[in-house]
This record gives sequence, C-alpha cells and structure tokens, in this order.
Amino acid sequence: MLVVDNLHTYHGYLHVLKGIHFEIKKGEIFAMVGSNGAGKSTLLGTIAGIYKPRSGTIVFENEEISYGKVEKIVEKGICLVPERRQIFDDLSVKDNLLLGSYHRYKNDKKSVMEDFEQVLDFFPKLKTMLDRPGGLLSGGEQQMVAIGRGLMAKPKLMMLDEPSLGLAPLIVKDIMNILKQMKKTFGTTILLIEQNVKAALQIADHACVLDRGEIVIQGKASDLLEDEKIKDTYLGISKKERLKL
Ligand SMILES: Nc1ncnc2c1ncn2[C@@H]1O[C@H](COP(=O)(O)OP(=O)(O)OP(=O)(O)O)[C@@H](O)[C@H]1O
Repeated sequence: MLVVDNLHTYHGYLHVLKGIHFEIKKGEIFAMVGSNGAGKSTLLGTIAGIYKPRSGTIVFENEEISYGKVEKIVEKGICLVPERRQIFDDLSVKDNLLLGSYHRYKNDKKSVMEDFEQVLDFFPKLKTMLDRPGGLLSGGEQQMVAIGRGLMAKPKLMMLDEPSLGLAPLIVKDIMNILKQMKKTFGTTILLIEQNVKAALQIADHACVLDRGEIVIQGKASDLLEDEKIKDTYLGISKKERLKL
C-alpha cells in the first residue's frame, strides 16, 4: 500500500532522513520506534506532504506522492494524527471531530453526519461529552478525539505520532486496544510512531527501528520483541539482568 524508497529529507542543512526504505501492507499495523531526534516526526511530515524530500520516492497505492500537496495527500486517504494531539482547546468535542471532514462537509453533509455517528459508536465515551471544550478533556480523552477526528477523514492509512505521549500506562493500553480495534472494524492501515516500544510492538504486525535517520532493524514485530538489541536498548532490560531473573 505504501512504499518509501531511498528517502532523504533535510531541515535546512540538517540531513535528517538518510535513505529510508520500508513498505507497509494494506490492513496492517506498522510500528516505527526510535529515540528522540531519530527523525520519526520528520518522516511522517514528509509522507504527509508537510516537508519536501530532497530525493527518493513515496508511492501510495501505486501512485507517487513524494512531492504532493498536503490537501491532495489527505484526499488520497492519508491522515496524520499529530504529536501532542493538537486538539482545539476552545472548540467543543463535536466541532473538533467535524474538523476532520471539513473538506467534505459543505458538499456532503449527510454522509459526514453518518460518519460522525459511526465514530461516536466507536468511541461511546465521547457521546457523553460532545459539548465540552477540547481543553477540558483528559489526555486520554483528547487522544480519542484526535483519533476520532482522523477517522472522520475516512483514511485508508492513518499515521499516528506518539499517541501514548504523557499518558498513564492503563490509558496507553486503552489507546493501543483502540488502534487494534480500528484496524479490525474499519480495515484502516496504521503507521504508528512510538517511543513506548513495548506497547507498539505488542500490537504491530511489522516494525522497524529508526536510529539517527536510518532504519537499523526491520521485521516482524513479534521477532523484534525478542531481539536482544531491542531488549537492551529500548525495553530497558539488559541480558545480564534477564539471566538473573
Ligand atoms: N521544522 C524543523 N526545522 C529544523 N529542524 C527540525 C525541524 N523538525 C525537526 N528538526 C530536527 O530534525 C531532527 C529530527 O527531529 P524529529 O522531530 O523528526 O525526530 P523524532 O524522532 O520525531 O524525535 P521526537 O521523538 O523527539 O519528536 C532533530 O534534530 C530536530 O531538531
């Protein structure tokens, strides 16, 4: 569904993405993990059309989108749920959700309202707080609104930038379950960027590790969970400690 090949992106003189290659299959959850500054958000921004790559290609459903405009990429079915949710504090939950389909609202209000009902069925908790300003929600509720807003765009590929950021472990579990359920219910393909390596690998089908702009490990998520280097570097358990257990 998505093929990224030999992608190089710069921020000014800073060479951030250094020849990235990976593929995502339709209907899967693909997790990308890596430490701060590895280039994860830059990668999502490049796919979403916010940053232009210096070279390389991004092909989505057999069509090259490498240098496409943001609106066109959204229309093709790619949505980005950004880091720190970026919910509008002063807008109600309902308006925050409807913003996800603003490009269809004028001409297709009926189908937008049907999608809205579907999103509320998926997030029944949000039904009880539709008039509440986004700024008064908890972090977990805001994340639900951010994902719900993404769903309102009826994406084929949803990209999420660190949805677990700042959330308590139990809420992280809820959010990961929501992503799994979303894949099942709507068939959405998911590209999940996470620093919470364990949570991401537990729900993903395939995954990779991004380190200083390069993909250093790639494979089945279940294999990566067992990988010694990942356990040592990202799961915080050294081999020595594990042998003691
Ligand atoms: N808009 C920008 N302009 C200039 N430099 C940027 C910009 N965005 C990111 N950078 C730099 O590019 C590098 C990669 O940042 P990026 O945010 O993509 O990494 P990340 O893996 O998402 O990190 P984090 O998990 O901390 O968000 C960093 O050195 C960062 O300072």
